[in-house]
Amino acid sequence: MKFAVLVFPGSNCDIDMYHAIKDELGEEVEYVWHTATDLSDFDGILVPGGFSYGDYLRCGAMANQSNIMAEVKKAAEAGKPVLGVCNGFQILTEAGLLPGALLRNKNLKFMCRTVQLKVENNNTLFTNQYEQGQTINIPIAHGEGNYYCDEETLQALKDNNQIVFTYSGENPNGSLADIAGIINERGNVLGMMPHPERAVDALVGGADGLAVFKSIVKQWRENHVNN
Ligand SMILES: NC(=O)CC[C@H](N)C(=O)O
Repeated sequence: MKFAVLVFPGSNCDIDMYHAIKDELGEEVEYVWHTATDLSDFDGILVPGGFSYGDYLRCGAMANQSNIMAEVKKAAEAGKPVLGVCNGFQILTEAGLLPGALLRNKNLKFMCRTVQLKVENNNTLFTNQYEQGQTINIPIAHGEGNYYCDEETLQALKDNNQIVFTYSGENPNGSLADIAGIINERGNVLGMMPHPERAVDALVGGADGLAVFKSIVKQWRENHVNN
């Protein structure tokens, strides 16, 4: 399976994402600069965290104007897996690929620590390697992680099982319904504020994030038995 890791000016989790795929899973992966205009060669798209364009205007707002985003939309429409983490999640909401928005954390502070998440839906291509209801430890590092959407959207997210991860115990940023990660209705675009790519090796504090990447590859292999 071949992954693209998008890189914007100010991305800072692209290397961790690349490491997770290349060194932990042994799959193919390439960095793709934001000016690129073709993602057709890739099977999965990873939109990493960071401070694209210095978070000016709103986190992710300017990255969404990049050339590459038209290609990300095409990939999503083609049913390819698209994962946005942290700034990547913010970019995917700006692009309209996921509903809602990420507001400033309720305490108005940048928060950087490991939190507990609950796997609310393990029946997705991003979470099939977790148990339903499993509690996992994943780092957060954000200033605008406070998920918000209108009531109608929240109801739709609940009705369609689109809430994939919630904060368990403590809600660090004020997110509506403790939401930490959501998926689109079709099930191929996931956005999450916590960083699974920073939790792929017990040597650096835990490997609970690895299953996100393993899930994507497992599902893809099942759908492409000859690859
Ligand atoms: N680690 C990140 O991706 C941070 C995202 C964004 N810059 C924020 O502070 O909310």
